[in-house]
Amino acid sequence: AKKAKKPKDSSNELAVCRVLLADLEAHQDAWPFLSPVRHKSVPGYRKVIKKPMDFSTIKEKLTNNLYLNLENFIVDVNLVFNNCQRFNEDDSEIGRAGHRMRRFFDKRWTELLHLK
Ligand SMILES: Cn1cc(C(=O)NCCCNC(=O)c2ccc(F)cc2)ccc1=O
Repeated sequence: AKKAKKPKDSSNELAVCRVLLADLEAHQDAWPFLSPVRHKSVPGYRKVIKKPMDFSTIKEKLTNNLYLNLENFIVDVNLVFNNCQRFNEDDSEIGRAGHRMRRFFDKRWTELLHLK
């Protein structure tokens, strides 16, 4: 007989998103990413970065159930780091913070996923 497909349990995926976001926000290098970049005080930002994203916006989307699964959430978190790499020199305060935060995130979500 055909083996029944195990239903994907997406409920705990959103719980994992909340844990991951809390960890990101608590990180000492999170300060450039906690709120949307103020494009009025950052010349060129709006022209260069087509899809701005930050941790407070991700939190808002999570609260309003706009992430259907962990994958959609990870896409937005990576957007924060890719925007940062695009706009900032690697060897700058914010550029370095972005690299450290991306490394921390990659480590953290793989840890959480291996707990399954
Ligand atoms: C990701 N990104 C951020 C900036 C940027 O200028 N971001 C604001 C820095 C100033 N914000 C703070 O210092 C702060 C914010 C919250 C907090 F709780 C403590 C300190 C510029 C280019 C860019 O690509």
